Amino acid sequence: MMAKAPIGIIGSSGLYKMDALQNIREVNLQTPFGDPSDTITLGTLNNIPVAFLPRHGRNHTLLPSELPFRANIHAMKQLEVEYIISASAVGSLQTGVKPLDMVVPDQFIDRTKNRASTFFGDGIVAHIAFGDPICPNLAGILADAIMSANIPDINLHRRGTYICMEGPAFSTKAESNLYRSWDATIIGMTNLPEAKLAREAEISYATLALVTDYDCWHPDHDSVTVDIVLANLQRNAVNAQKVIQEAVKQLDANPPVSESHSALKNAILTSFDKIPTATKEKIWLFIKKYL
Ligand SMILES: CSC[C@H]1O[C@H](OP(=O)(O)O)[C@H](O)[C@@H]1O
Ligand SMILES: Nc1ncnc2[nH]cnc12
Repeated sequence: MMAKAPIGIIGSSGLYKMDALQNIREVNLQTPFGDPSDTITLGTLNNIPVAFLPRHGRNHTLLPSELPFRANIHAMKQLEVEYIISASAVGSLQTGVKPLDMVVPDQFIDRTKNRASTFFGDGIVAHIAFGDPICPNLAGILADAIMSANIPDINLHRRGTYICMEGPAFSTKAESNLYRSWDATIIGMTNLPEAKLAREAEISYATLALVTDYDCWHPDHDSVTVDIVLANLQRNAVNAQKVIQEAVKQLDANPPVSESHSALKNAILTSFDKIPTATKEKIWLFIKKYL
């Protein structure tokens, strides 16, 4: 019998493992969408079962455009994950959002071009609601966890718009200034497809965004480089793990109701007798409760 974990954690650039995990077991899951980014580590944080997956692989071998988002979310669903806490390194697009600040975004703007970001197709059509792409209840827990994690001088931003760009090159100054003119808050390359797929999988999803740089727009700061991102992420990694542990405690004590948990209820257009058998089998995990 496979061990289950209702809480999944997806690790960012620079956060490839959770130091406090105990009772560790690695699971190598296969999915109809290929292999996940890495083996998933099952373990406990303060005796609460969780599943941890480093998004880019533990040795950071996957580009944002190469990330197997569908396999990662399918694997989390196999483990019966109901909540995903996603950690992410991000650049700041606002003067008031500084490196080492933490942001819990509530919106996304899609600037990706090359991502598989649906489980549907091949004979089944579904359109999930995505007006509020982040689960507000899980986001609230994450923001409260930042405040109760006892981190000195932490700056928390309880909302913000995350631009998800394709990469892997960072933005041009013209692009960065365009996103600023849209009033966007932070920029990264990974979270939007993940959030969409989590919603299709009826998993509640929220992001702990760790600000590492000012992208390339700020006249008084160097333009973003990998060195800057990783150095600041390293300075923040212990705090990020404290926040995640705190959020896991709060989540376990009081698991919130989430609209994400019934996202497919009115989303599927195709009648079940018209869905090709191979397609049904491929996404069985997601649709079985509606048959
Ligand atoms: C290492 S800088 C760019 C890289 O970092 C962010 O990754 P993640 O969201 O997994 O922390 C950004 O999205 C890029 O993938
Ligand atoms: N400035 C930036 N642009 C895109 N992704 C990032 N991840 C961290 N900083 C970033």
